[in-house]
Amino acid sequence: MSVASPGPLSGPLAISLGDPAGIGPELIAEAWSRRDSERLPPFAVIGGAEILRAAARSRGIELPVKAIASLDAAGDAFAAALPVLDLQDGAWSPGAPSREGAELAMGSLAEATRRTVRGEAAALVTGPVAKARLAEVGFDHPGQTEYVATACGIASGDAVMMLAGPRLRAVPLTVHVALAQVPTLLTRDLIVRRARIVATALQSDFGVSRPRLAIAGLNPHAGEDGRFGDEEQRIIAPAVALLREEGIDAAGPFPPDAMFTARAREQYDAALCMFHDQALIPLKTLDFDEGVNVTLGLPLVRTSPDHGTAFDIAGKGLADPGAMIAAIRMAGDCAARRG
Ligand SMILES: NC(=O)c1ccc[n+]([C@@H]2O[C@H](COP(=O)([O-])OP(=O)(O)OC[C@H]3O[C@@H](n4cnc5c(N)ncnc54)[C@H](O)[C@@H]3O)[C@@H](O)[C@H]2O)c1
Ligand SMILES: N[C@H](C(=O)O)[C@H](O)COP(=O)(O)O
Repeated sequence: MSVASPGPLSGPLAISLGDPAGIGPELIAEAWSRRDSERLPPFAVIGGAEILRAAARSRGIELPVKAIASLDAAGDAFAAALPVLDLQDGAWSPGAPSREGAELAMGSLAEATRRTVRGEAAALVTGPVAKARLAEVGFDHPGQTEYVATACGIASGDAVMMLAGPRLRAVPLTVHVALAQVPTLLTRDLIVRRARIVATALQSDFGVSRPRLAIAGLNPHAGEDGRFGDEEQRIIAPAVALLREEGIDAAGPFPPDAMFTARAREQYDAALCMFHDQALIPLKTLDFDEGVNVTLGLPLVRTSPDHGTAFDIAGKGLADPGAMIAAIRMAGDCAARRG
């Protein structure tokens, strides 16, 4: 596998705060405090200056914050202070999600996305939000992936979620839907359309010159010749054949239980999985503390840590900052590769 190196970045990254009652703010503060040792690109947070200061204190970090009026000012401020584009803070309490906090998270996401779409930021990093809490305040999307796609003018079906860590890249081809719906949603066209997006993004954003895609089966033993389900024969194998005709290096359908071993992972650059947990269980088992959720197929680069709001540990100094740091680093690297 040949991998191209990233070049210089065009501007700061914009980071949305995430739910203020979750671990997002403290991990953003932690990432800023490690900016030199982790060699992170400059970033600015959209809103929540007081929340960030308090979240930092909960981890024993004294966080200098620089209020900025535009993202242009972030680069100069970043070495000495965390640049924060001022929005109101509102009331918040770690571990206790509230309506007000969800509104702040939604406002921060909207503003960070808007500014990145306008080209004021080199890439977008989204802090973790709780989808159910956001829905209560009018957020009408299954997740941030679909929200950002819509803001970019892209059909949400053409925004592809990939979870990426040092040991595995995994793509759930169906995402936030009930398991019972999965067989009704899987079609040859869906697999082909999303696989094309993955192959293109692995080249443009990850520098993989000839991406190798491993396509999972849906059923035990990939259907065992139709004995345990026929989606492999009717849908998945024809999709793989079509992709290969187009010159995409796709293989499968593979028995899902054996395709994530260390030996199997050497054979591909991304695993395309039929449903959310088929992709995210191996990814989070192997790479939870370095896993990044990256949206492929957008005109902008968007990443997020693989974990959620973790309300159970917010404000206790227990949250591992690795995935947030990896999300910031990956956003910078992908944006720099696009140039
Ligand atoms: N990036 C995102 O926006 C994102 C990702 C996943 C889940 N979510 C949302 O987060 C909410 C909670 O989801 P969940 O409970 O399924 O997942 P979660 O990742 O928030 O928590 C799962 C478990 O992992 C632990 N954990 C999470 N991050 C950790 C870290 N950095 N260090 C140490 N331990 C950590 C938590 O304490 C918890 O025990 C849901 O509402 C979901 O929608 C958001
Ligand atoms: N399934 C994702 C994960 O566990 O990482 C997560 O829920 C985030 O989804 P959005 O980025 O679409 O909000």
